[in-house]
Amino acid sequence: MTQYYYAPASTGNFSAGFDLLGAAFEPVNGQVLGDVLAIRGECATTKLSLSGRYQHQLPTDSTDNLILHCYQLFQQRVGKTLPGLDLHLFKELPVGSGLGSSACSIVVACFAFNHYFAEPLSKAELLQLMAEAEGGVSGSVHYDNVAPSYLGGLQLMLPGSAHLCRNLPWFDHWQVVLSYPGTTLSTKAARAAIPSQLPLKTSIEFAAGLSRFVSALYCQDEVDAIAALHDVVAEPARALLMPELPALRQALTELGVAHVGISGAGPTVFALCQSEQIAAKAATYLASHYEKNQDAMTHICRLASAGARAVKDPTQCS
Ligand SMILES: Nc1ncnc2c1ncn2[C@@H]1O[C@H](COP(=O)(O)OP(=O)(O)O)[C@@H](O)[C@H]1O
Ligand SMILES: N[C@@H](CCOP(=O)(O)O)C(=O)O
Repeated sequence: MTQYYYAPASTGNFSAGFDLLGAAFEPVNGQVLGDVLAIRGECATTKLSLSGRYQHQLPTDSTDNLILHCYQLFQQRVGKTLPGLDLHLFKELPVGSGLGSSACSIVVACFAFNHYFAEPLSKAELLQLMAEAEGGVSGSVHYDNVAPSYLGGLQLMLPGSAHLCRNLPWFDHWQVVLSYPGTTLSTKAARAAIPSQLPLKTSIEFAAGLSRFVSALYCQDEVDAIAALHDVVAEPARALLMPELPALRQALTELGVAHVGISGAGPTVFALCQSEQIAAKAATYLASHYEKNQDAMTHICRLASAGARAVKDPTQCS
């Protein structure tokens, strides 16, 4: 019997936490915004077929697909040659979009293999495997997409701690509009734009902003949490890659949006809204001013508190 697995889209950095904060999101209208992997059964040689709205953005040769790469990594990590699998990927997240597309495929694949083979890897081992696989694509290991896509929620990375990451509080009424213009930005290229060293002043500003955001979430101080959302690391370095951001921010702020930032490495932008009404206005604005082609999309989302999981049907994941 076919088994289906799903992992949600994610927004890395969430402005205040370059490489250290990431959130999983799902559309409020129940649409699927994430990847679904089907394991259809076992066969002599592992094979992968593709469908989904963003199938055309994937490498044409499926041996270059991260799903198959993850199966090799998974077998190496468990130290066994496993049976061939008949796999099908429903690719519903655009590639190079800032929505954690590669991480989403990596997470759904590693989660599915571990579940299918009766969990040989612990949660922590699986998360490390996912982060290594993501590092292979983006040029350096970062957990801020794989952790929320795997575990759900808003995750704070804890480098050096055995916990790896922790789920943070959130504001239940917050909605986030994600708008993807339909154009591509390579994460590897966008990471190359970040300076390898930060001045002491910027380092202190970064630490202050992230600490202020996290402490405001724990105190449920909404005003302070929103005020802390400044990106002093990635946004200044990526300004040339996101030339429309200042005008979008100004227009959305006038509509009442609490904060506008780059989702991951872009070009998707996220608009944090304190009410459904403002989110609806922001989505309408972004759909007409930021979408550029047929691949573009804009979704009103809530935090996806559950991450990767087995699902009954590839169209019903929320
Ligand atoms: N299943 C997959 N999902 C996403 N990207 C994939 C997949 N398989 C291979 N790739 C390749 O991985 C790279 C992902 O690029 P990247 O800029 O990191 O995307 P994103 O920021 O969306 O994660 C692309 O070169 C893409 O062709
Ligand atoms: N912290 C990373 C996040 C990249 O996210 P993606 O969705 O663009 O892959 C970064 O900013 O480079």
